[in-house]
Amino acid sequence: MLRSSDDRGRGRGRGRESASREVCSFSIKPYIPGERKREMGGGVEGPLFETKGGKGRIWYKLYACSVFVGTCLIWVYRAIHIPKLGEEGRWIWLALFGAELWFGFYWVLNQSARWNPVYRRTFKEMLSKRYQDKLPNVDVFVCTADPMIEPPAMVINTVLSGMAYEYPPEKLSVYLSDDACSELTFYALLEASRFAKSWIPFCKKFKVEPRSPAAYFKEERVGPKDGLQAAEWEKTKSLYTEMENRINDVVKFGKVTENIRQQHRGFLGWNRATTSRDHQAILHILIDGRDKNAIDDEGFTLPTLVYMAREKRPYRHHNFKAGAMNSLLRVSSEISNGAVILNVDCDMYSNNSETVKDALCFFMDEEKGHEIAYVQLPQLFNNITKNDIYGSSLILYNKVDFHGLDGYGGPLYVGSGCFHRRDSLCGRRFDETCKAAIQVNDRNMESSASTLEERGKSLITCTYEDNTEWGKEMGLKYGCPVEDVITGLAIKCRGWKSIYFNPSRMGFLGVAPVTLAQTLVQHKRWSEGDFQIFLSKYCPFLHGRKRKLKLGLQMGYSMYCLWAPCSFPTMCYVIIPSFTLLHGISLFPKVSDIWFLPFLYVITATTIFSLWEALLIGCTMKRWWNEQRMYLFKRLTSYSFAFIDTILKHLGLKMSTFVVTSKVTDEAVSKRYEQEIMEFGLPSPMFTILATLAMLNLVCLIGGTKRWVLDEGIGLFGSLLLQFVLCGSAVLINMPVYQAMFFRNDAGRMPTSITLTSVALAMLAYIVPERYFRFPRISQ
Ligand SMILES: O=c1ccn([C@@H]2O[C@H](COP(=O)(O)OP(=O)(O)O[C@H]3O[C@H](CO)[C@@H](O)[C@H](O)[C@H]3O)[C@@H](O)[C@H]2O)c(=O)[nH]1
Ligand SMILES: [Mn+2]
Repeated sequence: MLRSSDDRGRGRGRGRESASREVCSFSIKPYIPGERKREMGGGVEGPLFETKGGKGRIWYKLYACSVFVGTCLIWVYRAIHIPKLGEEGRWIWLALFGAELWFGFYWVLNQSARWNPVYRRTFKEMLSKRYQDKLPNVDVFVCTADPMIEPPAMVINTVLSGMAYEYPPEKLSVYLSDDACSELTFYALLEASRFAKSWIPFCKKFKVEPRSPAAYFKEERVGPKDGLQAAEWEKTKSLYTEMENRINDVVKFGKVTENIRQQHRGFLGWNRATTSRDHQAILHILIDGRDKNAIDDEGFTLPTLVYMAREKRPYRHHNFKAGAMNSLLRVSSEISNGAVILNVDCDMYSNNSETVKDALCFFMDEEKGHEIAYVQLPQLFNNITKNDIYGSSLILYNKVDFHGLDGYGGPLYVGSGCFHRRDSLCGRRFDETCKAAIQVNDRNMESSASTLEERGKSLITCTYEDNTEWGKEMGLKYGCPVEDVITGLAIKCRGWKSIYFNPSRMGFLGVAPVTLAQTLVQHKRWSEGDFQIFLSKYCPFLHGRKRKLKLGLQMGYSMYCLWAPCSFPTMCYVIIPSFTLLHGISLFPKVSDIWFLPFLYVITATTIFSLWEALLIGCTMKRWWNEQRMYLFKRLTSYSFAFIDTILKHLGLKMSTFVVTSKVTDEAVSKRYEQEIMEFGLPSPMFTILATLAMLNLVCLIGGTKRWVLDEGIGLFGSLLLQFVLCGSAVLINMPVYQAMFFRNDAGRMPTSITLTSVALAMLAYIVPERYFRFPRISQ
C-alpha cells in the first residue's frame, strides 16, 4: 500500500512506511461470540444498544407513491406538449421541462431519507457493568485555525468540556491542533491545563452539566442553594472568570507578555519569525496523564492534554482541517493511541458528559459493534433563535435525514461530534479479521514526555507525508472542501457501517453562523465539496455501487452531492414563470384543464407535507417559512457559485480554499440576529443575485396583475393562475429583501449600490421585447 520508505533522520531507525503502518496497527483478538459475556460473569447479558424503526411508514409510502404518480403525469404533460421545432418559445418550454425532470429526480433521491428511518438507544449501565476496567483509551481531537475568529477562550471551553467527560481520566486524552500556530491559543491552553485541576473535580462531584465552564456559568446565573456546593460554585466561577479575563486581555493585546513567557518552556517555540504559515512543528504535552504529579485538586489523575501545531511552510499545501487531523492521528498514536477518537470543531463543546459511554455502547456491542466505523451525533448549536432565520440549525438533517440514512448503513461523517474507530479512520478495510472487540491498549509507559514530544514532532513535519498514503488511503482525504463527507464515504466503501445517535440530552453544541453572508459562504463550501465528490471517483452511484453500498445510501449521499446542480433548475423556475407572467404567456395548463390536477396535487401535497413534518419536529410555522426562504437563497447563490467553481476547478482554473466560519460577531450584528432581522450590510455578488431576482419577481407580479386587471380580464387569470402563485410566493418569500432595500436604515440593510443595480436589471425585464418570449398559447 505504501510506497517508498527512507530512513532519513527518523530517530527510531525505522522507515516512514513502517512508521505509518505502526500508527495504524491494532491488537486484534479473535471474536468468539459469547466469550466476553462468560468472561464478565452473569447478570450483564444482552446487547448494548437497541434499534427501532420509524412509525407510520406505510402512510408515508402511500403519500410518496401518489406524489410520484403526479410527477410522472407532469412530465407526460410537458413531453406531449413540447412546441415543434421552429415554433417560438420552444426553449422556454424545454428549460421548464428540464427543471421539472430534475426536481422529480431529486425528489426521488430524497425518499431515501424518509423511507426507512431508524432510532437508536444505548444501555450505558450495562457497558459499565460489563467492561468496568476494560474500557479503551479515548482520544479527543479539537481543531482550531484562527484565534481572531475562533477566540482562544471559546476553544479552551471545548477542550475543558472534553477533559471533563465522565470517563476514567487515565484513559482520556485531549489534543488541540492549532493551525494558526498562535501563542495566544497556546497560552489559553496552558491556562486551561491549570484551571482543569479545579474544574474537573467540581464537575464530577456535583454532576455538573454542561461541562463547558462558559456555558455552565452562563446557564446558572444564580448558583446552587445548598451550602457546600454554593461555596465551591462561587470559588470555581471566580477562578474561571479570572482566567477568561486574563486570556481575553492577552488576546486583545495581541501577544503574550514577557512575564507569561517565563511560565512555560513551550513559549520558546515562538520567535519573531514565526507566522501562522511559516513555522516549525510545535508539540507540547501540557498534562501527562501518566505522571504521578498530574493530579487535580482532589488528588485524582488528570486526563492528558496536548498542544500541537504541525509544521507549515508557505510553499507546502497544508490541506486544511484534513491535514491537521492526520497529524493528530500520528501524534496521538505515539502518546495515547486511543482506539476510539472523538473529533470536534473548536466551537463544539460537549453538552453531555455521558456521550463517550454512549458511543462505546455501539463500538463494544458484541453482536454488531465490530462492523461500526463511526458514530455521528447531530451538529447542534446554542445560538439558534426561535424562528431560525438562516435555517442554520440544520434541523431537518438532524431530525429526519440522518435517521433515514442510518436505516441504510449510516449517516455521513460531518466533521464534528463524531466518534471514530481509529483503525477504520486510518484506512483499514472491513473484513473477517475485524471481528474483534475494541481492545484496551496500554499506554507507552517507558518513554518520557519529552521523548514522546520529539518523536511526535518528527511525525508532523511538512515532508512526512511525501510518498505515503496519508490523505489518500490513510486518514482523512485531501483535496476536497468537505474532507469529512468524503472520508466517511470512503470508510463506508471499505465495508464499514456507521451509526447516527441522537440522544435526548444533546451531545454537542456549537456556534452557528449568524449572518446571511456567512451562511451562504458555508453552504457554498459544503455544496462545492459534495458536488466534487459526485464528480470524483467516489461518486456514490458508481464507486458506491461497486462497493455494495445499499441503494438507499447511494441515493442519500447523492442527495447532498447534488445540491450544487439544483441551482440552475431553481433559477429557471424563479425566472421563467414570472417573466412569462409579465408578458401574459401561459406555461401551465388552465385551471379547467384536466392536466391542471397533477400540478395542483404535487404542489399542495408536497407543501402540506413539508409543513406538517416541520411542525412535527417542533418548528414554528414561521421557522418553516424561513427554512423555505433559505432553501431558495442557497440554491440561487451558494449552489450556483459552487457549481461554477467546481467546473472551473475541474478545468484547472481554480485552487481549493477553506473559508473558516467566524465564531465571533460584533454587537450590533448579533443584536439584529437576536431580533431575527436579516443581515446584508456589505456588498457581495451573492446579494446582487438575490436582490435582482427579488426585484424581477416584484416587477413581474405587478406587471402581470396590471395586465390582468386592465387588459385581459379573468379568463387570462385562469390560464396564468399557477404563474401567479409561483411569482406571488417568490415575492412573499423575498419580503425581507425588499425591506432591506427600501425600508431599513440600519447598518445591516442592503448596500445602496446593490439596490440600484438590481432595480436597473429588473427594469430590463420590461424593456426586453416581448417577442423573445412569445409563446403559442396551447393550453387556452
Ligand atoms: O485550515 C484549517 C481550516 C479549518 N480548520 C478547523 O476546521 C473546523 C471547521 O471549520 P469551520 O469554519 O467551523 O467550518 P464549518 O462549516 O462550521 O464546519 C463543518 O464543515 C467542515 C467541512 O467543510 C468540517 O471540516 C467541519 O468539521 C464541519 O463542522 C474548525 O474547528 C477549524 O478550526 C482547521 O483546523 N484548519
Ligand atoms: Mn463550524
